[in-house]
Formats: sequence, structure tokens, C-alpha cells
Amino acid sequence: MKKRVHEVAKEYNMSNKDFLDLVHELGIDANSHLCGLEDSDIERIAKHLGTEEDSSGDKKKKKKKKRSKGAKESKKETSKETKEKTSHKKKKGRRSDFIVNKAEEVEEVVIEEDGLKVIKLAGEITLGDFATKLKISSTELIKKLFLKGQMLTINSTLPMEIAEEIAEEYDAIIEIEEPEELEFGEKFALEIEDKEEELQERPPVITIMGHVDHGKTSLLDAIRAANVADGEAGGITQKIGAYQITKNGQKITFVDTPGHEAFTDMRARGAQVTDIAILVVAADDGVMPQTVEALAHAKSANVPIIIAVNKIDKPEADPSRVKNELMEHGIVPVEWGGDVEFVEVSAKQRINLDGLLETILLTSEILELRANPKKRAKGIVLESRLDPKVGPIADVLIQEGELKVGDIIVAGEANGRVRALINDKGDRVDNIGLSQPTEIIGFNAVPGAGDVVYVIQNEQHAKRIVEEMARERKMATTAKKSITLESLSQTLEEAAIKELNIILRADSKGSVEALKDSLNKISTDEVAVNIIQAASGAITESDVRLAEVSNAIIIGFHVRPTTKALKDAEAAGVEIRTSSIIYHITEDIEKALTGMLEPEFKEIYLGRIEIKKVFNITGFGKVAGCFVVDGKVKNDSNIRLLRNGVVVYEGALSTLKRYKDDAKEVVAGQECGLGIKNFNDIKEGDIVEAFDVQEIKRTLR
Ligand SMILES: Nc1nc2c(ncn2[C@@H]2O[C@H](COP(=O)(O)OP(=O)(O)OP(=O)(O)O)[C@@H](O)[C@H]2O)c(=O)[nH]1
Repeated sequence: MKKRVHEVAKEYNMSNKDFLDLVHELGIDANSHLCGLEDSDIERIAKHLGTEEDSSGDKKKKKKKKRSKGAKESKKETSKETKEKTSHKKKKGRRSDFIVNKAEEVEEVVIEEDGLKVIKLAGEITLGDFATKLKISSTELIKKLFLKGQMLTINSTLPMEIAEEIAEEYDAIIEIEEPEELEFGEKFALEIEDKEEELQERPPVITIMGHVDHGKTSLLDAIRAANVADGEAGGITQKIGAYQITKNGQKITFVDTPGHEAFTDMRARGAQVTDIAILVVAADDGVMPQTVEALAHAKSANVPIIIAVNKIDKPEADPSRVKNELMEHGIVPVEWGGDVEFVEVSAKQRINLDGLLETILLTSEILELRANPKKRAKGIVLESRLDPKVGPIADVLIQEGELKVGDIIVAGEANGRVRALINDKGDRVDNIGLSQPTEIIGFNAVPGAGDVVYVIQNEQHAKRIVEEMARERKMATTAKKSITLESLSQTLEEAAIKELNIILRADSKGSVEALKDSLNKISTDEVAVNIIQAASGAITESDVRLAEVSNAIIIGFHVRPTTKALKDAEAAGVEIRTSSIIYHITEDIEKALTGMLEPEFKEIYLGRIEIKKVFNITGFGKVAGCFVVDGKVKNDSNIRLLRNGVVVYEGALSTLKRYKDDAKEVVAGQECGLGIKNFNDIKEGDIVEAFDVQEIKRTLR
């Protein structure tokens, strides 16, 4: 059977070029090697090289060309250097450390001493790409192949024998590169370290947060409108996830999606976009539940906060009330000896917007924000969508380097080449720099918000990086587990954690305060209880995100999570502990801190039913017409009745019916009728949560 040239060359540990020289030297038919070497040829080569089969069948080579050996050694050294570099980078990088872009170190075409080109191929190649590598036009190649009886198009895959034959005609030889398997934490990392002298000042990136209706959007719009330079007016309606303004010759970038939910969603995906958070508080309304939430989210991210006291144009505005109320949450204004700037504004009347912008610039000066504008670009996807006409579009904020049209890019599980860049004014541009937002067209799939965009110098690597990312994500979702009370003592020991972070939810302000006091008293010498957020109302998905990013557990007193929060918590491995008895909560935490907590009962969530209509049946009491929105309910399930996420009653069902018949079980999507044992205060819109309780058998250890 015939063997291909590169296969035989590999067996002798020789480069294709050295091997071909030898083939010619031995007078083996100049063309036969293009179709493959005959056994007789291989024998002659073996003889010449003094090779014999050893007992294990491996080939031993006695003689080898010097140049080839030298080349091999220098190659080895390069790969050793690369590894050393990589392991150094590994310590520094964050989420994506597992990948180094090796593209810069791999030259695709090397011109050897005697003028022969070496074309390295990582696998199959199309005719068009091969022509590019040979630096000839595709038409010329198509014509050449046609004359040889091969009818191929620009997108046809070129058979390797033909590629070798053509290469020969252009004084080139082909070397097949075996694709290296990516290994976690070893070969590839996307982050490139910066040299101190390459860093330059960059504009700050601002996110606006605050309670519903306190004026976040109005403030964003007012700043944008007030800072449009002449001639830009037409493009200012462009919304691409962020916009940039210029104040006193300095640039400021605003993220266009206000609110702490989006902010923490990004963090949960590993992306920190914001440098400074503006907390908007309406002067007529004061501190409200979401003001407190936003504060907790910003604090947990360690982001400096500026308070924008908005709506000061209103007659009932009372800015000093805002200050007093925020003091209760540990925010002390600068004029009262603290370190938080308060700026009084009116988004509607455009009062003191300049003051706010100046405060932002002052704060950012202190932060000394710097980045390298010259390296390959890196950015964060703020938003993304699929446009039926142009394909995937990603709104991206550039954090490092400069992104250019034509750059090869990856983001999450998408890759591609930048076909077009559109800035926040709606103009098509050729490049985008530091802290600037841009729309990118050219991805092959829609990347997710929070995905990091990297420029890669080689398409093959981009594809492999994306494959590796998909694999890593699959593994991460199965392995994900945040802190739990039961595993606490072990986790504390292993991770040397000194704090137990808690997010607290209760049914009223009074019980929030009571629980806070009791929990704060539990801290031991080794571990402090740290309540990062305490508020009344149902446990929300934003609580789950905050718990996820701050490695916290969620405690609910007389409240339950929303269905979405329940699902998110399960996916993120966040523990939610709820109880209607304060003592049970404090006791569990106390035991967990001392490593004494053992599970006794486990609650198994079954499903949720929404009450659509309530009927009063004489002699029976109230029954409800319902719809199972999630999971299922059984006639013997434990249930709790929830009103706005607060537990109103806990007990059992008295009846469960499907149409007129008694039912054992009703599942999601079905209607049913139910009554609750010893409880009549059922209202439309209430939620019945069904659950089972499983006893956990203790084992002697
Ligand atoms: N009088 C007065 N009204 C304002 C001011 N800023 C905003 N408003 C009004 O407050 C209402 C809510 O403003 P938005 O900007 O939508 O508030 P938001 O915080 O973005 O609201 P959500 O997106 O629902 O969270 C609107 O009716 C605004 O016109 C202000 O400075 N003065």
C-alpha cells in the first residue's frame, strides 16, 4: 500500500522539506511522491537512513539530517518558553485563563533558506484559502486544476495530494500540523498582561441604579440630550447598550440599561463593566426598597457610589430626608464627614446635570482608571440580538485595546470576523477604542450579555477556543454549587472564609429588624455573620443573583421565593432557607457556624397553583378554581398559601378536584378546584405552593 510523504517523514521525525530533499537525492521518481510512496521507495529510504525495525516494530533512525534536528530542537524550546509564559499568565488572569492565543507565536508561512515556502495546514483547506496561502489568485488555481482534469470551485475542499502537487509547482511544500488538544489551565489563555508603560487613562463607565420611577431613564436621557455636540443630533437616538459623552474635554460612558438587576446579572457571568454606580433617589419619595437593594448590589461589587438626589424641582422634594434615610444604611455624605458624594439634580428640568458629571469625573480621577489602548481588543457584550437581515448583532463595550473591522473575534460560544462597527452615534466606523460602545456585526451566532469579546489572530484558534468554551460551560453548570449551611463548616475551613454572607427577606420591616438583630448576635470569634442585604417582601431572582456573586445564602422568614427565583437558585446552587419561626433560623445558623448542623428533614418542592376564582359553598367553606402554573399538586401534599410572596398559611388541602371528580394529582397546565383544611381566607391571585417533606435518616459515623 502506498504511503503519503508527510506520513513517512513523520515516522523518521523529519520535516517534509528535509524528507523531500532526500527523496530527490535518492532519485525516486519526482512525481511518485505526490501520489504516495511505493513500498520499494520506502525500503530504499530506510536503507539510506540506516533504519531498521526494532523488536517492538518502532523505527530506529541512525542517521539524520543536521538541519532538521536543529529545527526540531529550536521548536521544542519555543514551546517550552510558551508554556512558561502561559503558566505565569495563568496566575494573573480571571475567568478565561485557560486559553492563550498562540496565534501570534505560529507563523503560517515560513520561507526557508533555499527559497522554499512551507505552508502549514491544520487540516482540510478550501481552494480559495489555499490560493491565498500560495499568494496566487483563486481563478489562476481553478484554471490550473481544470487543466489537470479537476473541476473545483473556490469553496471546494482541496484533496491533500492535489494540494501537495500544486504546492510543489510554486516551490512550496505542505506541513500538516496535528491540532493540539486544548487542556484546561494549560495551553491557551486569552488575557495578555500589560506593561506599565503601555497603560493610559481611560474614560469611566457608569451604571445608573435606583427604585422604580425615581428617574433612572429620565436622567440617562437628559444627560445624553444635554451633551450632544453640534452635528450629532441626528444620531443620538441610536441605542446600543451604552453611550459616551464629553464633558470638559473628558469622556464618560453610560451603560444604557439602568438597574441593579442587569448590573448583577453581568457580574454573575463574570463581567464587571461598571466603574462607578449612580444611585438615583427621588427627593419626594426618599429611600425605598429597591434603593436599598441597589445599594447592596453596588456595595457587594465594591463599586464607588454617587447619590443623585433627583426631582428637586418638585415642591415636596426633601433632599435632607434622603441623606438621613441613607445614613441608616451606612451611607454618610461628604459634608457630614463621610465619603459619599450627594448631588441634587432634576432630570426633568435639567438642573445641575453638569454638577453630577463633574462629580463623576472627580471620582474617576481618584480611581485612576487605566488600560492599554494598543493591544488586541477585549470587550464585554452588553446586549445582543439576531437581526433577520444582517444576522447576529452584539452591543459591546471595549475595555482594552482597539477593535478594528476585519478582526477575528470570539465571544462565549460565538466567533466570527468584524464585518462592521457602528458607534453610539449611529455612524459606521473602522475602529473603536477604550471604554467606547459599539455595535459589532460579524458573529456567526448570538453571544450572550456578559460574554467577553476577544480578538484572536487566527481563525482556526478562534474556532477551537469557542469549542473549549462550550465544553467549559457544560462542565461549570454541572459542577456549580454555592455555599450552603450544611456544608458551611467544611467550606469555611477549606476556603478560609471568615464571613457568612446572608441575604435576608422577611414579611415586614419589623421582622427584618428583629431577625437582623438576632443574626448579628450569632457571630463567633472565627466567623462573622455579614448581612449584605435585608429587606421585606418575596425572595426575588435579583436576590439569587446577588447571593450567587457574593457567595451568600438566602434566609426567608415568613416569605417564599418567586417561581423564577426558585428555579434560578436551583440552577445556580444557591441555598434558600425559609422558616416561619425565628428561633429555627437562628439555631440553624448557630449550629452551622460550629459545624453541628445535620439535616433532619428535607423539603421537596412539588409545584405552584394560581388561584383564579374563589367560590363560597354553603356548609363547606371556600373553594378555589385554580390553574397549575408549575410542577404538580397532590391531594395529600403539604401546602402553603402565598400572597405577594408572603406566607399567609401553612397546612394541607381539604379537597382537590379535576372537573367534578376527586383527583389524586393535577399537573402543570391543568385546571383544578381546591379547598384548604381549616382555612378560609383564600383570595384571587393567591399562590398555593405544594411540597413534600422527606425525613433524612441519620447514620452513625
Ligand atoms: N418632577 C420631576 N419628575 C421627574 C424627574 N425625573 C423623572 N421624573 C418623572 O418620574 C417618572 C419616572 O421616571 P423614569 O425616568 O421613567 O424612572 P425610572 O427610574 O427609569 O423608572 P423605571 O424604569 O420604571 O424603573 C416619569 O414620569 C418622569 O417624568 C424630575 O427630575 N422631576
